[in-house]
Amino acid sequence: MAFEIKRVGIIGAGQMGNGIAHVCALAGYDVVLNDLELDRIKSGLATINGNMARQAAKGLYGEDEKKAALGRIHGTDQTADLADVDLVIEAAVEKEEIKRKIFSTVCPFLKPEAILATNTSSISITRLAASTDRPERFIGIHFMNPVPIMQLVELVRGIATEDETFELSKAFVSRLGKTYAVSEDFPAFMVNRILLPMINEAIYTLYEGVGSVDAIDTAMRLGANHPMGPLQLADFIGLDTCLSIMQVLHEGLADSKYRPCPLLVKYVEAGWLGRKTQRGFYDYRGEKPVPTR
Ligand SMILES: CC(=O)CC(=O)SCCNC(=O)CCNC(=O)[C@H](O)C(C)(C)COP(=O)(O)OP(=O)(O)OC[C@H]1O[C@@H](n2cnc3c(N)ncnc32)[C@H](O)[C@@H]1OP(=O)(O)O
Ligand SMILES: NC(=O)C1=CN([C@@H]2O[C@H](COP(=O)(O)OP(=O)(O)OC[C@H]3O[C@@H](n4cnc5c(N)ncnc54)[C@H](OP(=O)(O)O)[C@@H]3O)[C@@H](O)[C@H]2O)C=CC1
Repeated sequence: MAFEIKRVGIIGAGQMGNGIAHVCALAGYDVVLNDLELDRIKSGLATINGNMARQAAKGLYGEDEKKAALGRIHGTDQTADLADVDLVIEAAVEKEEIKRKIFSTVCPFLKPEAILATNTSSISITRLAASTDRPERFIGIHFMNPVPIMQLVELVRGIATEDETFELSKAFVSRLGKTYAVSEDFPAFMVNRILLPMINEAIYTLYEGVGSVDAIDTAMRLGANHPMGPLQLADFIGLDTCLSIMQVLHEGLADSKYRPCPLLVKYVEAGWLGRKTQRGFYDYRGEKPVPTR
């Protein structure tokens, strides 16, 4: 019988992992949501619950559908619970050594035919695939943030990704109601190759004193009709993730135009990672966000 994806495992219950779990469960997949800490899983499940409640209140679906979807998500801190999934999507932090470590831990538990995907924002799919026991069943499935809202998913094949993996991934993305765009395996793929240098330039604009946080974001929201200003978006993505993507672009393309702005490095060194740590270019600890510069 042809291989079919029915159960999906997700590694990392952060903002991307919980968003991916959300859309998979609504599309009828059984979901195993894995993270290192049970507290992380609890908070991921609480976010899904809140986001689904908002969507249900808007009439996108009924209470029964919401309840059924939530019931399809099983949170666990045990890697062994991924043993019977057909597709694993890794959505842990954007650090190559951490992703490699996760793959070496998880692969021995997986069925030989299971597909292994990464939600990496920037790292070479071919290189990550080569660190696993299944480069032909490895692929980049790159969701956009916030996952329940954003329409696009980038699909990225590594050099060894076989056609069946690619076709099953396309069908999976379509069943989620999303649209895929196929990217070659180059640093940061398409969306982030274009978006992150723009965000980095906004940070340079701040660093050089051309404008304040508020002025830069207002300029791009009202002057270019972006839904969020670039500094607001950087905080939303996570400044650690933004810096990692710029580093991959800088090293991978060896062009100084991708040099991460020193101010971005400083914020990350301070542990000011944006919304997820309550402080970045804005301070989120009060009633409304206040610029930090
Ligand atoms: C880094 C990478 O590797 C790749 C990336 O993802 S790059 C980032 C790509 N994402 C973007 O560029 C997002 C840009 N921002 C936006 O599109 C919009 O600001 C936004 C959709 C996030 C919010 O829209 P908004 O109009 O400002 O706010 P709001 O009215 O509160 O929200 C719109 C909808 O999004 C939902 N929403 C907002 N944030 C959400 C979240 N984190 N999770 C789930 N749903 C969310 C709201 O519930 C609302 O839903 P309805 O339309 O059903 O009412
Ligand atoms: N943020 C964005 O806009 C987008 C991000 N991505 C990509 O998605 C991935 C996740 O990003 P995002 O969700 O924002 O990051 P978050 O920091 O929100 O979440 C990452 C999660 O992974 C967990 N984690 C870390 N190490 C492990 C491990 N060994 N095993 C299991 N879980 C682990 C973290 O736990 P802890 O905090 O305890 O370390 C955390 O819960 C990254 O590769 C990123 O580049 C892709 C598209 C958009």
